[in-house]
Amino acid sequence: RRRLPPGPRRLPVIGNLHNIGKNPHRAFARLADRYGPFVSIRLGGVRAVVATSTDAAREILQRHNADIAGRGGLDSWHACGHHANSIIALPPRRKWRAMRKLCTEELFTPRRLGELRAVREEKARELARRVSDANAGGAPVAVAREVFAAVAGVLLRSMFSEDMDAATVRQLRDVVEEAVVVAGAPNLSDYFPVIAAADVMGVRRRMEKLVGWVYGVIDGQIEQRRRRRIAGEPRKNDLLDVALDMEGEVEGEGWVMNRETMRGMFMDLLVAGSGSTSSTIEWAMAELLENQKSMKKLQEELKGLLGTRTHVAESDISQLPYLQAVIKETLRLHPTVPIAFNKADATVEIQGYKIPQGTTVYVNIWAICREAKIWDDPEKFMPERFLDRDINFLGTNFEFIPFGAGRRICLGMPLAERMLHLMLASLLLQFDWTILDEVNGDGLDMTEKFGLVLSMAMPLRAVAKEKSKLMEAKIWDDPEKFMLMPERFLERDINFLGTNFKFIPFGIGWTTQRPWDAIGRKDAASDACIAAACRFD
Ligand code: HEM
Repeated sequence: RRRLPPGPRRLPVIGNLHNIGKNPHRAFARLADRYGPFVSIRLGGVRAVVATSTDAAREILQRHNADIAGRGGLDSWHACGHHANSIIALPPRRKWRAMRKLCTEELFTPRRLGELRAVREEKARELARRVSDANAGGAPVAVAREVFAAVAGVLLRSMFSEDMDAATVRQLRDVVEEAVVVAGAPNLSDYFPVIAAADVMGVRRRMEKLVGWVYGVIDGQIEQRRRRRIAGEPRKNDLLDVALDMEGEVEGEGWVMNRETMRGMFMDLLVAGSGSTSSTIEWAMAELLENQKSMKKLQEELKGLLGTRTHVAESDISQLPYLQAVIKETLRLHPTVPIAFNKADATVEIQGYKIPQGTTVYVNIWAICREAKIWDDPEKFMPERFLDRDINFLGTNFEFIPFGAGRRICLGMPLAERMLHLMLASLLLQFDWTILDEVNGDGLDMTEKFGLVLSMAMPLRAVAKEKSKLMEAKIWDDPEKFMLMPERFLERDINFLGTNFKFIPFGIGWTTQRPWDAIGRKDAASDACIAAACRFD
């Protein structure tokens, strides 16, 4: 009596390819409205089932997850043989487990995350500084681009203990932007595996260029570290050092840590981590600009807690419930990975339906997060809904799974969570944001661009007005000039002890410790330099 889930009529050869269009997450949602939480489709030669409800997600990602955690694999991911070393593409066997464990231990445990906290806070400060520079003269800021540089900076420092020059980071951004679109776009090779070798749409060829470029960057890091090790430089004890320690050792199932494995692992972390995080912050900013009440409420919360402080610390986040609600609401409305795709490694039976071995199983995260049965007014941006609701994105509340759930839950979730809160707060603490009417007409264009990451089709550009009194032009000559003018403090009797209200980098009532106590030095020149740095930073 077991049968396949219902589904739309198929056309010869193409099956239901004509049903999915440019935005598969929306097309799948329409199919679910018509046929229910499990829908059978055929995409060319590939059999698939789409799961679209909280219960359906629980069945796939929890109850039957042991049998449905395989990966169908995108043909684009085969560029440069990447699939063989990619955590995202590997089947859930020993190599995949070992690579996940290694990344978790070296990057994502609470201890490692704690050790790297200062890096994230430094990158958030740099972000504010870059926004300030980009905005010079009132020019609109391309929000996702600036955030990308900060997020990539965190990832590069965490993996390689190195910063990269601005030009490389810019190129990385362009490569990631293109790769998530090229890899995620419909590709005939995925639907007709027998002709995949011909690469008729040229997707693999395009991906080879992009993957090859990222591999080049990673190779550069590996070679540089090898040379430094030979020269006897001290260890950094980062993910790269640990991977190099394992080099050449044959692990279970015969896989070995070598240059290819390192390339695959580092590339996945860079690509999966940077695009999704920067797009989420871009969506959050767009929603806040469209919902000024929420924007105001969040800025008031920040001001209430941080007073005149110009930077946010990670330890502040737990005391900012509205900020947390804004991030959750953004992830609910705009889960940047809208569809999780797994493969059934065995035939399973779910709610009386049969899902045969080899079926691709899509979980429509985007549609589940908008299920009308669960969420009041689901299309509306309403962070308040999370204030009195004890619900998180850790993979146990199946109505809210922006990071997926089960064995393949997002590997970088603990880092993403920290970066999202810290960077959004930094953007809002120091700046008042507006959009230019002449660019945006009646409102922001919130059209989505589908790819491996669901981003804004029209990148958000907004004007950031610096809030800080420390930059007030009435008071400071050439106020934007950084550090080049510590002299301004030499001939001016002004301190930051909370009595000169035009210069209160430590707020008011700050008396416990002065910078020169910390550096053990007090003279006029060092005071002036510290004062200049405090004013700017
Ligand atoms: C807002 C930010 C992010 C979102 C919304 C997000 C979401 C997701 C989702 C939905 C999946 C698929 C889960 C599944 O297949 O069931 C995933 C997988 C993954 N994510 Fe993330 N992610 C984010 C940030 C990050 C970061 C910062 C990293 C690493 C630095 C990362 C690394 C990965 C990796 C390696 C996988 C593949 C896991 C596997 O197949 O075993 N992600 N992510």
